[in-house]
Amino acid sequence: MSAFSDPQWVIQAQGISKQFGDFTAVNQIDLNIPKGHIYGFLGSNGCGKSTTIRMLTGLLTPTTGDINVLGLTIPKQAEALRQHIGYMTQKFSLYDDLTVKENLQFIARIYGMKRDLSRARIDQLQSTYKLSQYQHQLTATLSGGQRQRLALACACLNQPKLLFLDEPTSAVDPQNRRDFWEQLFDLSEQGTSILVSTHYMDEAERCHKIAIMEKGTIKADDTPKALMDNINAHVIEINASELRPLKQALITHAEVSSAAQLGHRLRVLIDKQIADPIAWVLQQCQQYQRQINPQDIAIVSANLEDVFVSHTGKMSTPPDTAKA
Ligand SMILES: Nc1ncnc2c1ncn2[C@@H]1O[C@H](COP(=O)(O)OP(=O)(O)OP(=O)(O)O)[C@@H](O)[C@H]1O
Repeated sequence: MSAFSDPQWVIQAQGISKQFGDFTAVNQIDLNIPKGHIYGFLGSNGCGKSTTIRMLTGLLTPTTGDINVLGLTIPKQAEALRQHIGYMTQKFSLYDDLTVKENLQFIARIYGMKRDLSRARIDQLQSTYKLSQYQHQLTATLSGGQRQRLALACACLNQPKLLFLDEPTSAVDPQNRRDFWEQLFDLSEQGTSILVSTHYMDEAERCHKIAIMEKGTIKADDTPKALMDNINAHVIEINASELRPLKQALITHAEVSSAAQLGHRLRVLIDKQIADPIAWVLQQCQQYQRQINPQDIAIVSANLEDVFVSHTGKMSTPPDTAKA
């Protein structure tokens, strides 16, 4: 059996790129996504997440590279793949002038489902996604959370083996995001593999595995825990007043890859080559005639934001929205 038809992987891709004119949106990506996982693409706006997902679903033809999804060669066998996948985009792609039930009936017709089967499935989905009471309501009048649940129900109608979710929580509040993730874990437990793109750190941390993307490339991929445990930087926090000038001073050093203010603390990523990062920071502070007490500096555990910054040199999304 060739590696490309190994059933342990739901997605395998080698060297996929996408060129739009002179612009390279995706650049030589390799992917091996195991069956049964919730796998995340974490990256900032425009890094190529949607383009990659669209190539994997067969909606977009790659400029270079080979793709195998659920044992099918993509885009050649994209039509056959469509029966086995669900795809939900950040815009939810719903018909506003149809009711909740009519949206689901429309998708069922596209899949060519028999009337009895589709009736039972739609009832089941409306119940699972708490839509029964809104079934006769026009989709245009639904709240963001209700629209999201309907979009997920539509994506799950054909009981897909693999779900593609492209920034599915961008338009909803924190409670709806939390509920949505509960639904994803339910689906995962029932055997559905899921590929989800996000720029929220807390969502990425829920995934079994993630790929950190930047400018069309994958900078790192592993479990969130392994990425945090193996971060290639010391993470230190400094508790002090007047942190702005200190930040400006520290960030000029090549050894400092990031300095971010969090209230009264400054969180700094320092090159792993520095043997004693606390002594190093104190020494720098002395040079700037800043008195910092050693007890106000601590080495702390890395979080996923630190990992992301260490690989990309930037925040994926402003911290206030990341905590939503
Ligand atoms: N059809 C297209 N023609 C030209 N450029 C495109 C096209 N589709 C995408 N791009 C560009 O490719 C880059 C990657 O876009 P993509 O939508 O994949 O990013 P993303 O990571 O999904 O971002 P977002 O989080 O904003 O959706 C962007 O710079 C985008 O402008």
